[in-house]
Amino acid sequence: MDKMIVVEHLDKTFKKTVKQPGLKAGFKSLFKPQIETFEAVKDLNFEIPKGEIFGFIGANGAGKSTTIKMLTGILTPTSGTCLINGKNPQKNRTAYVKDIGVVFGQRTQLWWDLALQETYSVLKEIYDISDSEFHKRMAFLNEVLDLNTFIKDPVRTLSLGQRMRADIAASLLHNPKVLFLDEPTIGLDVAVKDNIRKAIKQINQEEQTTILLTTHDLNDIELLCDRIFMIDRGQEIFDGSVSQLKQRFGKMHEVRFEMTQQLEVERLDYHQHFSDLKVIKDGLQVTIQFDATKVAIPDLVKFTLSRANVKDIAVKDADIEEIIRRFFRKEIENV
Ligand SMILES: Nc1ncnc2c1ncn2[C@@H]1O[C@H](COP(=O)(O)OP(=O)(O)OP(=O)(O)O)[C@@H](O)[C@H]1O
Repeated sequence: MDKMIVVEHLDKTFKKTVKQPGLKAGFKSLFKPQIETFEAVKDLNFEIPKGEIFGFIGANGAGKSTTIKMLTGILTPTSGTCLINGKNPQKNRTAYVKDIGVVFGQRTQLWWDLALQETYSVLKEIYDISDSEFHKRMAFLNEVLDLNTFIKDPVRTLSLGQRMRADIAASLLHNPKVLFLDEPTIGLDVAVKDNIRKAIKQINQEEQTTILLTTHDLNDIELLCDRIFMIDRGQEIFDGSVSQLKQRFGKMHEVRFEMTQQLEVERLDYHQHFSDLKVIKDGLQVTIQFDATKVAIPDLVKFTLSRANVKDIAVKDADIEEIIRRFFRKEIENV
């Protein structure tokens, strides 16, 4: 196995000044500040083989950005090491940046007032790409990301979806071995998300680019990631395949029925007809939590409608934030 990223015992501690309430205490802390340490990343260990799409998942504040900043050389770890393509991001900075591409979904690395084409010409010089390599590369990126229709437009006039395609192309211009994608589909509509995902998949397959992807979108994870690594409060809580994760969060699906009469609620016996589900009855409401790989939603709905007068039905999809929360509350066992 060709290891592209190796992370060992990675830690990051931030120092924070604690502000004391009150004028006197505030004045005192000006001269004698009270410093607290905060562990944003705690003893992370993982290896990513060449060509893998690695889903790096966690709730807000879990420590994803801090980890990515250490992997891309922006932050220095408090302790532990990371090696990307055998290089230390903090030590071999100049050589290292040629190996990586970075896209932050919330920010752009493009120049706002330049036409997109000119941005690429500037990047060509920065990365010292030869003319022939540049033309070959642009042809490939044009084909995969469909840039032609807007490549002459200033970046500020691009739609969010066009801007994201343009940013991904910019990060790949120098043909990096590793691509860091931080929320690449955030804020995009369904059709555009789909195009971006197809492009990411194609680039990964054709060029064997190793991709570290952070996202809160469950579809990104399902459609793109070979493997999921989940963290919470800076620590690993899950490392496994998408299907392993699905087995876990499958139980997270929830259907809620509201009946018209209490008697109907009491009469409903789901356990006689279905196995592996949790039924919570509360007044006129019946909430069923189940594993969608074992129980079909239409069967549950049919069963209920044939036995009771249903006033309302709500189906709740599992979302990643909820899975992570349940993981942490130990409602789901670790794999
Ligand atoms: N420079 C800093 N100084 C102090 N604390 C910081 C600093 N950077 C991050 N933190 C804290 O570290 C924790 C992890 O933050 P981080 O940005 O890595 O989370 P995240 O998983 O990327 O979250 P999100 O999904 O919201 O982007 C948070 O509690 C944050 O407040």
